Amino acid sequence: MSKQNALLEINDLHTGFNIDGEQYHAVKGVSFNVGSKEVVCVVGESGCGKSVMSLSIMQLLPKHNGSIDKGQILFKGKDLADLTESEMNSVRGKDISMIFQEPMTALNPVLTIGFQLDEVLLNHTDASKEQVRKKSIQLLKDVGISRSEQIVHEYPHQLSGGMRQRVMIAMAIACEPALLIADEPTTALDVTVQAQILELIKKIQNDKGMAVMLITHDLGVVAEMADKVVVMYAGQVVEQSDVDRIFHDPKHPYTKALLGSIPKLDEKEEELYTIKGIVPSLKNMPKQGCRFVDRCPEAMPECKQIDPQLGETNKGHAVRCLLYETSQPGKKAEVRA
Ligand SMILES: Nc1ncnc2c1ncn2[C@@H]1O[C@H](COP(=O)(O)OP(=O)(O)OP(=O)(O)O)[C@@H](O)[C@H]1O
Repeated sequence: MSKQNALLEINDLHTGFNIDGEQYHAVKGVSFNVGSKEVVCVVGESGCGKSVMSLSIMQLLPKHNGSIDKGQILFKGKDLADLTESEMNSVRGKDISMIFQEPMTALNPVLTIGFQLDEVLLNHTDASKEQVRKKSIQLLKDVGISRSEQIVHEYPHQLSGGMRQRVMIAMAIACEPALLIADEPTTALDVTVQAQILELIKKIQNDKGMAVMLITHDLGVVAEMADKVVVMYAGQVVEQSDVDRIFHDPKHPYTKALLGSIPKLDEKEEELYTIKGIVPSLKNMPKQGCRFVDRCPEAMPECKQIDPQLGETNKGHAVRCLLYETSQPGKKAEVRA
């Protein structure tokens, strides 16, 4: 995959957890880039390692059992793992911001919205308290909160879920970061509010020229938002490409299955395809071979023995599947062209 203009470059990332004295990798050899101003959607079912990957980028893994064991996370060419805690503190919020699924967990319930928004600006700029408050009110207006002069005096519980997410977005963009990581930002919201929040993220991304890494399990969101798509399964990237090719020419059986499980308007409910089985837990991950093998409708006997490698089938389109490895017997002819 092209590394030109990569703002964020993840190389062979391995993030592990110590569980009962043994190290298990929730992210195992993940590599991909996010270019400046690019929207990259990371998709996969629950438990595929999407959140662990974003916490690795932010260096926010649980200290008691989580660690980056291998690989690089280069932001503007610098490995974030090499930064001290105080250097990383200045990156968070200023260069890279993150918004989460449930804003209530990220907002402090006993502090006013204004106080929390001011804090972000005070931490990362030299502006005075008065200048900061003015900016906070403007930021709330920018994210579509009309009564922002009053809202700064209110507490998180006084706002609706959608409003709280708007506040989180205001905090995340306060210092105009180059990269916004949004981890399932709309999952906890009802459908109409979801659409408004996504539209807001898209608008801000456009206006500010920010890159966005959007984590979701919703392919409808991907179609709406993505330039590039990274499909993750059980801690690994199984396919990545631009959004058109993922939707019109998916290669990996997992990607095809995810696409097959999107409800269509003309389809009866009982016809809706679901992927059988579940993502294996860390302790139950296959020790060798393809991690999707037990759920794969196209599995071959060798899939249980050989670890598939992520390889390009066409320029800019990479797949981790023996069906597409030219040295393997079950390879698909069309991708060798
Ligand atoms: N602190 C932890 N200790 C042990 N295992 C963990 C920890 N955090 C996550 N895991 C495991 O790592 C794997 C990946 O989890 P992760 O939360 O990244 O998945 P996800 O794709 O983001 O799912 P979701 O969409 O539900 O957030 C899972 O098997 C999960 O149980």
